[in-house]
Amino acid sequence: MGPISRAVTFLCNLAHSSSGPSEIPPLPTDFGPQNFLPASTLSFFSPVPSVEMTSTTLICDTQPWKDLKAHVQDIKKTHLRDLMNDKERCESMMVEFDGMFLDYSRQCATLDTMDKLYKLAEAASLKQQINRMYSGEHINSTENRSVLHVALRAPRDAVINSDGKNVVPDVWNVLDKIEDFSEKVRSGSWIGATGKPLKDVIAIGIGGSFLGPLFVHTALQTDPEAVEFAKGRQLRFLANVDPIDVARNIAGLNPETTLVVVVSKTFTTAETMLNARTLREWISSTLGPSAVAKHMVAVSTNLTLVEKFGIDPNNAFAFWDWVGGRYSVCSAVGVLPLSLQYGFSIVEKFLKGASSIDDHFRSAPFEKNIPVLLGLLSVWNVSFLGYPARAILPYSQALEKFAPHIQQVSMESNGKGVSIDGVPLPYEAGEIDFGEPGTNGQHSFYQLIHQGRVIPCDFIGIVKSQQPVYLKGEVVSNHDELMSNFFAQPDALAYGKTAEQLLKENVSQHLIPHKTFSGNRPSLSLLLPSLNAYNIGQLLASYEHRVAVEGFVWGINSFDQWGVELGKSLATQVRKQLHTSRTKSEPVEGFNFSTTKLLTRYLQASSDIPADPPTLLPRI
Ligand SMILES: O=P(O)(O)OC[C@H]1O[C@H](O)[C@H](O)[C@@H](O)[C@@H]1O
Repeated sequence: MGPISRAVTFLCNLAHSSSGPSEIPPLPTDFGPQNFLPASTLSFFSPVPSVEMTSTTLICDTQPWKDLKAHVQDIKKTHLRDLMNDKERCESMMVEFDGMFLDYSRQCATLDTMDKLYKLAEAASLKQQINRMYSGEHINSTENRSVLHVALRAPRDAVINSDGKNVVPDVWNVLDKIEDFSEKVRSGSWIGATGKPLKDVIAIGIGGSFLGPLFVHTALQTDPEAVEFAKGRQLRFLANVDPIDVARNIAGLNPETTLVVVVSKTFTTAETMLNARTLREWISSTLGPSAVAKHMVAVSTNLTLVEKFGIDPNNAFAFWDWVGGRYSVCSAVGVLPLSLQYGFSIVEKFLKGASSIDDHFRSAPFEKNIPVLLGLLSVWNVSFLGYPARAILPYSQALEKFAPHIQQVSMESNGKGVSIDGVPLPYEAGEIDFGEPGTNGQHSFYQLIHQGRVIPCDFIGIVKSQQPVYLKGEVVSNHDELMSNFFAQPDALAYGKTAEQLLKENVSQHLIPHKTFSGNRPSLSLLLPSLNAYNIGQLLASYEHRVAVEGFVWGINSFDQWGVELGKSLATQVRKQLHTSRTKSEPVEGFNFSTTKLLTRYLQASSDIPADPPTLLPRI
């Protein structure tokens, strides 16, 4: 589609927009320092190169995009085997910040590629877009909201404005309230309805109200400092509406010693609310309805609905509509359950780690900026080299929930088909994220990565294990054994193995095609000094900002998620049908042939379930 037809589409979209011209997205502008202090950051707002694009231009129409397209042919002529011999190139593809070390020399890219990517960033007004985010502009234009998760971990004295109001004091009011409440629970001064201390916590929530906190919890669970603070306590997560998940969560727990935290930005999510009603029943059927006051608290932006549910707003922890669900782990969404488990001081370190990357992202030049480099390289791999997926491979079992979290951060953010102005994209945006800790993944899906499809890989390694094991007589420590693989795999992918090498090894002729590795498969290596709360915060923020960089370059809105709505509304129709069919034996109606058949079969095969059964909770 050419620029004229795109402009026409854009105008048509505006004409069909229900609320009229007020929805016209603002034109990109430059933003001054007035909205964000302290002064140490002012250099970031220095004048930036002129904006090349208008609001309706797509990035693929710019010269830097076209140059990169043409450049693909140059790169196709290279092989990582040769590129890796260029020491100077490799050295300039290594970046360090605050203990984090990024080596992207195994990307199918030259220094020329990087220059072209920086020009692309300029054409996409990347710096201005980052400024707009930190300045509290409503860059989430389809929901008319600021995007300020950086404010959640800003120091107490920072000033970050949203709609003319500094939001940092509000952030810290909630953090102080969490510190106070979690200390009361942990010290036993806040007790349950029968006078017992609350040592177990079930956090109910799904999506962004679950995945981030689960990732951080899983990572902290084996950190010696955090373990010390968590002694005698349990934190569990109830996400799925599947009653099996309820059973797993309450198994072995006593409502008398359990605190339930209901986490939902909207407080309307069907799964979370049904799970919340289920655990309310679990508590009140044993301890009486008044026990809810001591055993249930909430985290939400919707305090009215919290109160309506029966949770005292004094026992609710707020956050704000400028925090996207998948970016909310640094709000009370993550901070409350994690502080209950590990104490606020540990969680504060996590926030500080994230904040350090926030400063770096905001102020470092692009060539030294870890999230920017990660984001630009992803755009290069997806939009130019045509690799639609990315494998996230932490060589750390403690990071086993990192890939699932990043799946939501990345795929819900950038899984879009239109530009921020509603113009259909003539290029692919977003990527398929998946991953498993190494070495487990090596024994599962790496075959495809080595000899099948090309999948750019993120190798994440930790210098010092928090739980070292040394066995006398072994060649290396257990962590060195793990890390041997972390260092070996990227080279195996980059270099491969040629037929000539195999011939020298006397491999039989007929096996040569099967044992040949083409190599030239891109990866990057990220090395963290350790995996304490601070490092976990750094890792999280690096990936959050990387995803934003990709979205800014692709020209999409990375902060809405309309794609999740359709399935939800269809489920409402099915829910209604299941109710009427079960209670009034009415036939299935209003669905297509396939769904009618499936629903009818489901209802018939479970017709022994009474129409109005008594309350039943899992017994496990
Ligand atoms: O926190 P809640 O309002 O309950 O929302 C939970 C989740 O709901 C939806 O699935 C959204 O797509 C997610 O972004 C969100 O995290």
